[in-house]
Amino acid sequence: MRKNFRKNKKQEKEKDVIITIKRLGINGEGIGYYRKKIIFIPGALPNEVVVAKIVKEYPHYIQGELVRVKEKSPDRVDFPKDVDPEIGGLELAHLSYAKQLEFKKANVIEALRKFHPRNYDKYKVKNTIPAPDQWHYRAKASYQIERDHGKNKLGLYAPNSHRLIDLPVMPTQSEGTQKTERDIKHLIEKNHVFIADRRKHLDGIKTIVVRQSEATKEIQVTLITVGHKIKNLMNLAKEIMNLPNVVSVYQNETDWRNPQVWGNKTEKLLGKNQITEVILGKKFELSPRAFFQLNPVQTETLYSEALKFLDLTPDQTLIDAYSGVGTLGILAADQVKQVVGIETIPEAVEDAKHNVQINHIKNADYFQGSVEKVLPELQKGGLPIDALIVDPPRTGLAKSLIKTLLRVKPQTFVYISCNPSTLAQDLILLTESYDVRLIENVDMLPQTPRCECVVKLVLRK
Ligand SMILES: C[S@@+](CC[C@H](N)C(=O)[O-])C[C@H]1O[C@@H](n2cnc3c(N)ncnc32)[C@H](O)[C@@H]1O
Repeated sequence: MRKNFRKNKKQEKEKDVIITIKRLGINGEGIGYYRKKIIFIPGALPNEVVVAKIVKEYPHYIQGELVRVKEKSPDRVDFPKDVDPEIGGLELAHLSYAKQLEFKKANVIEALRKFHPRNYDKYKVKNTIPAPDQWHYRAKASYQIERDHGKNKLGLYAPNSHRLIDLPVMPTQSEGTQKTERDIKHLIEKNHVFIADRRKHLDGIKTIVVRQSEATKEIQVTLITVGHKIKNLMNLAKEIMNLPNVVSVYQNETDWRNPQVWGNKTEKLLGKNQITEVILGKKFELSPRAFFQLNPVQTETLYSEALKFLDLTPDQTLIDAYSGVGTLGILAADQVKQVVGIETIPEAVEDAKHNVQINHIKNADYFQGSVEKVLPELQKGGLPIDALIVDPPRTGLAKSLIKTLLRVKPQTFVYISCNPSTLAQDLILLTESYDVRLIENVDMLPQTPRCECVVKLVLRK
């Protein structure tokens, strides 16, 4: 529930309006109509009648805020206790889990309807596979730190605001990562380590990233700093190493001009180079900057589905495009003749090469660079591209890559997407040569509107 939901009737203002909610939007917000304009009301559910405040009116829509629910949906569940109602990542926590799964499937269908790739209304979209753990599944926490009125705050910003929620109770975050963040805050204070301050141009710590392996419980800590030489940082790192399960502490350096969380320079301060995760019996060593799914338990289901969809044969060369630390290719290596992975982040490519070795795989190689550049080069060099799995970031595939794929026409093609909207747009082009055989949704992030789809594409004869 949002902050103003707690208001009582007397406090309702003239600007408050009564809205019947028709459906959920792609970000999980309730959608209704007010004076023929669409109104978005986060926290409201379909078929509810709600009192909402008009926050801002735009030319084509209105942003509303939930004041109270007049007629409640039977699908409404209690928002978790003691959790800041404005925290991000819990956009659907007031909706029953069964309905969250239905919403995620409907979200994919809605994106297909909106962009209507060829024959979209005939695609088979299977029911969303539920996550075994709907709480405490996030194995990585990335908390910002700032100094506010003489006190340190470490936590998450409320979405679209500058309000940092200090040590938030985050019910989807794993206990281990939350506790480590709390302990580090205490150690920063004990060691008098500076906190970065943009207004005062002060160097110091800006972000603390804690990642834990589900299989080995090992914890990797990265202190993202503005500036390099931070007084007492090494003392802090030594004390962090004594916290339960912590096996390494890294420093990543950024500056105020960089809008991203991570800077380009990463240096190990103490401990092991990587932490080890285990997925479907294979080991994966992870460097701080390498991508890894946030929900390691459900990752096994996602990858198993992707491998089923691939249905590989021993004579094939599999391209693992957007390969991260080499997960999908390594899991598929014993089913094919050869695996070739492509990934932009150099540390992730190093991890992938190392992971090939520790899993005793002889037929996989990983290349650093963008898929759109490296794939056509490899093809020109004579690499057969008969099987392909793509797992791009939310932005989807580059148009130039789609052009290459339509020319090369891999026989076996699976697309893993974390964004139905870019998936549907990419399918407009890909269905010039491919049919969509099956779409499966796997719920990786319960309580959020996010979903992960596996799509099987079949080359049209
Ligand atoms: C969604 S992750 C998938 C990683 C991996 N398949 C996995 O399951 O762990 C996307 C990966 O693509 C990488 N990436 C982003 N843009 C890329 C590009 N243009 N070419 C190659 N890799 C890219 C990112 O660094 C990230 O590791």
